[in-house]
Order: sequence, then structure tokens, then C-alpha cells
Amino acid sequence: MARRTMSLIPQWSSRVFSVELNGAPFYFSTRGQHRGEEVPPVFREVQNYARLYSLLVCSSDKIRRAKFYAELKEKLLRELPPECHLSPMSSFLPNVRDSLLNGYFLKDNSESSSPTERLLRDLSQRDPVFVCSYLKCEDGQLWTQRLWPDADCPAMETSKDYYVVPSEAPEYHPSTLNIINSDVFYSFEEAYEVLEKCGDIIPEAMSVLELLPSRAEARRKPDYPVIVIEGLDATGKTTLTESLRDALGASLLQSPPQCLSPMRARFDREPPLIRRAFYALGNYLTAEQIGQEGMKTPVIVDRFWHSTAAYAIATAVSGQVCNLPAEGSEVYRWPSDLLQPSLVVVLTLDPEERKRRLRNRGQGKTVEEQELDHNQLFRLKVETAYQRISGPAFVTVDASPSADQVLQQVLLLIRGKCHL
Ligand SMILES: Nc1ncnc2c1ncn2[C@@H]1O[C@H](COP(=O)(O)OP(=O)(O)O)[C@@H](O)[C@H]1O
Ligand SMILES: Nc1ccn([C@H]2C[C@H](O)[C@@H](COP(=O)(O)OP(=O)(O)O)O2)c(=O)n1
Repeated sequence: MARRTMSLIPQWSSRVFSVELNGAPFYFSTRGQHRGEEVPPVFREVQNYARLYSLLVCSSDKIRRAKFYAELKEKLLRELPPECHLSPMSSFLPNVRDSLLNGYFLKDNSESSSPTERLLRDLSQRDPVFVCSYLKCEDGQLWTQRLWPDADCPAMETSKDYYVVPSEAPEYHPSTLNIINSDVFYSFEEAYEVLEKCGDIIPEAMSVLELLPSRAEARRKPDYPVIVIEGLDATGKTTLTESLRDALGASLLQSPPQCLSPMRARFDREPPLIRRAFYALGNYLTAEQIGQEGMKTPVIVDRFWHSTAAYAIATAVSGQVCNLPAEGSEVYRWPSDLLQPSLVVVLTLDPEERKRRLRNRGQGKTVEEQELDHNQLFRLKVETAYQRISGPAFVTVDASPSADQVLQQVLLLIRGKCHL
């Protein structure tokens, strides 16, 4: 086996592969010897295709991996023959943190193998991609997987063929394995390092870093209560936070803070690793402002860490809500170096009423917010993740009554919990 593969894909032969067909995952693994196992169901589903391949993006450089994975699908769709179809695929070591590699399962029904194989060979030699092809033998009763040689090992003509065999669904859904420090950052340093490393490819990253201290400053707890208002778009956060500011004579802040607005659209176009690091750092900047304002008045904050973590987790975890890490998972922990508010209020709203409010407001929405609108599953995942985040006192409020009734209810809660 290629040396680079051995070092970049640890425990290659112990890996499980997952292919998503019509939204359902199919798992298989590989064996050096066949012991009478069944053909993995995914190969029965796709056996009418002339050729099958897997492509896995792998690089020890996290930023290169994230950038390349984001570009790969577009490149494949542009350059592959039209008879080729892609399904999301991943490879992982069951329940092992940070072992997930993402890629695509490629089903090819074009007449000639040459255009596809030329493209895949180029990719495997120039880019951080490992390619395998699958061969049917004994009338479809056995399938084998062959890893292609790569750039660092051009002399290697072929590698050993492995039999593919069915594999159980793992205890932890594979899409949860890499969340820590790739989707959610638990310290200022971890997020800072990501933006620092992409300064040469994203000029806006430098502008963000210039606004930040080089490390999170240890600060005295604010003298006044700090109340964060959370909830999906159009649940009434802006309306409520402005009324609370007036009712309590409080300062009103938001995360990301205003000074990051010019850079935000750029980061919204970046892959999750970079985008989430940006939002994580936004919270530390807002925390600085809270630290200052909270010495003079109560502080109301429109979105904070719950938004950053819940949206990131909901986007990273594919499939059903039950795939989310269970309550109590370390994925939901509060960063130890981030200021904890006195109270977090999450506004919830019936989906139909939320849609009505969105329509009435009629302004442009981010792609992610449009996704929330269309995708009930994603909305449920965000709301579930909100509930599971640990740390500060947390309360859910039904935001369907009138704006004034919601205000009165939240004022009662704040007075009860924060002694205002
Ligand atoms: N309690 C409420 N009842 C009815 N409409 C509301 C209520 N709160 C807010 N709205 C309206 O719903 C829309 C979304 O509210 P907004 O405060 O902008 O939400 P967010 O900041 O959470 O996106 C606005 O048009 C607002 O006037
Ligand atoms: N503190 C924050 C605030 C927002 N985000 C992300 C999460 C979502 O991708 C978007 C939602 O924010 P958006 O500004 O569109 O929503 P509102 O207009 O505040 O209702 O931003 C975050 O990660 N951390």
C-alpha cells in the first residue's frame, strides 16, 4: 500500500465507509480475505452501473482539506461525463474522534471508462484525494475495492484488492466525529489559529484578526446582569431585544458585533471550518464589549454562543435528529474562556407563524435561513442543539403571543433570575 496513504489515512484497512443513497446511509468495510459475508446492500443498489469509484479528501492540512472538499463537487459536476452520478460518502474509524474523511461515491454509466479515469487519475496525483475503484466478480456475489496509486508512489502499479463486506451502523453517527475544532471551537486560540492560517488566501481574515486581541483577556465578571436572546430568524429577537433595552435602560449588543459586518458575507461563502471560526471569534469580540458595558448597565445580547454552536452542529450532522450527539456530550460544552451570560432566553415559535412573520418582513435572508425555511429537519436540529448546550441558565419562551406579552413574560423571568 502507498506510504502516503498509510501516513495520511491511519488504519486504512480498519475503516468503515458510508454511502448516502436517497438520504439513507449504507455502511461497508473491507477485508483481506473473504469469509462468506454477504455483498453490502449498497452494492446491490448500484450494481447496474458500469463502474463505481470512491473519492476521499484527505490532507493533514485542515484548511486545504476544507477548501478542496468545498470545490470538489463543482469540479466533478463540471468535468465528469453526464452519465456520472455522485452520492455523498465518508470513511471513518467507528466512534474515533477526528477520524472522518469526506468524499463522494461515483457511479459511472458512460460508454467509455477513459474520460472518468483520466480525471480521477489527475485528481489522485495532483490533489489531496484518494481514489478507489470497485470491481464485481463471481457474478456480483463478491466485490473488491482497490486503492489507486498516488503521486508519492508512482512506481506502485496496483495495491492489494480488498473484499467489501457489510458493516453495522456505528454507535456515534460518523458526521459527529469531527465536530470538535472543525465546526465548533471551544477556545479563542483554536478559532484564532484557523483565521491566522487562512490570512494569505482570505484577506478579510487579516481584517478580523486586527480587531482581536492576540489572546482572550481574563476579565472580571460584569457587575450587571447579561441576558442573551436566542432563537431562529424571525422569532422576534430584534423586536424583543430593543424593547428590553428600553424597559431596563440596558445596553444592546449583538454577535457578531457590528464591526464584523463588512466581512460577514465573505465568511458566509467559506467552508464550515473557516466560517464557524469567524463566528466563534465574533463571540469573543462581543464578550469584550459586554465586559465594558456590563460595568455600567445591564446588557442585552442578540444571539451569542448558542447560535454559533447550534447552527454549526445542525449543519455538520447529516440525516435525522437522532444522529445529533446525545444530551451531555462534550460537543455541547460552553468554551471555558468565554464569558457566561446570567441568563439565555430562547424564543420558540410555531413554524407556520414563523413563516408568516418572515413573509411579512419580506427582506433578504441568508442561504442558511432560507434552508431553515425549506428544511424542517434542519430547523429541528438547530432547536434540539439549542436545548442541549450546557453552561449558563437557560429558559425557553413561547414567542407566539403579542410582542408586549412576550416582553412582559421575559421581564418577569429576568427579574426573577437576575434580581433586577
Ligand atoms: N410577538 C410578536 N408577534 C407578532 N409579530 C412579531 C412579534 N415579534 C416580532 N414580530 C414581527 O415578526 C417579524 C420578525 O421579528 P424580528 O424581531 O425581526 O425577528 P428576529 O430578530 O428574530 O429575526 C417582524 O416583522 C416583527 O415586527
Ligand atoms: N453569534 C452568532 C450569530 C449568528 N451565527 C450564524 C448562524 C447562522 O448561520 C446565521 C444566522 O444569523 P442571522 O443574522 O441570519 O439571523 P438573524 O438575522 O439574527 O435572525 O449566523 C453564528 O454562528 N453565531
